[in-house]
Amino acid sequence: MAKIDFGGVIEDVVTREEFTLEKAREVLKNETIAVIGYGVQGPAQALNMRDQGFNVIVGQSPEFKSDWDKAIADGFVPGETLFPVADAAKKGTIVQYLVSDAAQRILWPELKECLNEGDALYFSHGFSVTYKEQTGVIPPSNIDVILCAPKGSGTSVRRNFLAGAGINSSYSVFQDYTGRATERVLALGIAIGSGYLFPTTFEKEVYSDLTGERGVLMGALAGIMDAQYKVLRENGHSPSEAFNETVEELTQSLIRLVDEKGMDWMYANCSATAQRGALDWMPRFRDAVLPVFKQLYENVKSGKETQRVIQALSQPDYRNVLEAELNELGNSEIWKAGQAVRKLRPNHKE
Ligand SMILES: NC(=O)C1=CN([C@@H]2O[C@H](COP(=O)(O)OP(=O)(O)OC[C@H]3O[C@@H](n4cnc5c(N)ncnc54)[C@H](O)[C@@H]3O)[C@@H](O)[C@H]2O)C=CC1
Ligand SMILES: CC(=O)[C@](C)(O)C(=O)O
Ligand SMILES: [Mg+2]
Ligand SMILES: [Mg+2]
Repeated sequence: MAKIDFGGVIEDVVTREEFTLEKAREVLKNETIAVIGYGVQGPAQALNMRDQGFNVIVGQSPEFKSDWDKAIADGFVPGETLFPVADAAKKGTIVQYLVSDAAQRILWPELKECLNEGDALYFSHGFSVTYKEQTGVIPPSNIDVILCAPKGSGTSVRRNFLAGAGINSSYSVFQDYTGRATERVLALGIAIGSGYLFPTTFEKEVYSDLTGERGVLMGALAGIMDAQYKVLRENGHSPSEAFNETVEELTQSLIRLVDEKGMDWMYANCSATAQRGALDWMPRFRDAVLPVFKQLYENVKSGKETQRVIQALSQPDYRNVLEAELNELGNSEIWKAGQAVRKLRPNHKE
């Protein structure tokens, strides 16, 4: 493993140079990889693996018609490479469990009967295994249990792959029955198109992932945008002005500079006026939200967050509830204003 210095802390990382695609093909040459669930991660991982010459089949409940049809549109053939969940899981020597986390709990009694000695059960999230008291997902002892979690949306897993780039993933071995669990998970990580792979545990993966998506990546991001937009609007600024100063300038300019060379680089490319103010206000924002992040991590660790997910997602009308909530967000003034702002971009495609 390569030793890499992350800001003064040395960590192990597996790179594509070290664990090559050829090696991955060799490790997985006799495996049938059954991707169970054709939602967001399922298609991305299945297609990347298929494109790279791995033996992939898909397992999907036909009742989820749009996902079943999507698999067919992507070239999977019913009865040949596309099957109902149990049939695919029985055929697979590696079973990638990529239905939603809540569905993993529901399908588990059926799925576990399909696992044969020496199979590998693969997750892209530490959820089901870590919170086993809530999910009941306790794998049998005669299989490998592994994790490879791309650190991005399945949409980016596929797009980055097609663009010739990768997305980084974390990986872990929870149970090594065959003695091949590590090489299997690394080979799968490369097969799904990861740029590099860094080791974690199931528990660390799920704690950090749930914190990240509820925090900076999604929840906090939308929350602080909303707060700033509201204050600008209350002070008489127009929707376009408020949106531009809250979202558009970030996504079109400043976050790209952060992506390119870091926060100091973005600051360095802004005015001296902006730099002074941002440096002064940064600790105030940090200190204001620190208790919220601490509470968030506590809730994740104690199982409150996963309990909430399982409870909410098991309601029969949950899809409608979610759709209504997303519609409300999309139809709020800030994101309506965003739609109009995006239309003005010269390369507008929406
Ligand atoms: N969405 C993403 O980009 C990411 C997802 N993950 C993880 O990957 C795994 C899969 O997540 P997603 O792709 O988001 O899943 P998803 O929420 O899109 O669900 C996948 C598919 O599972 C099937 N399904 C759902 N409920 C079912 C049920 N009761 N019976 C039978 N089939 C059912 C549906 O066809 C659904 O489209 C999860 O563990 C998730 O945490 C990890 C990183 C990112
Ligand atoms: C895209 C990702 O990694 C998330 C945000 O954690 C998720 O979709 O669960
Ligand atoms: Mg994630
Ligand atoms: Mg997540």
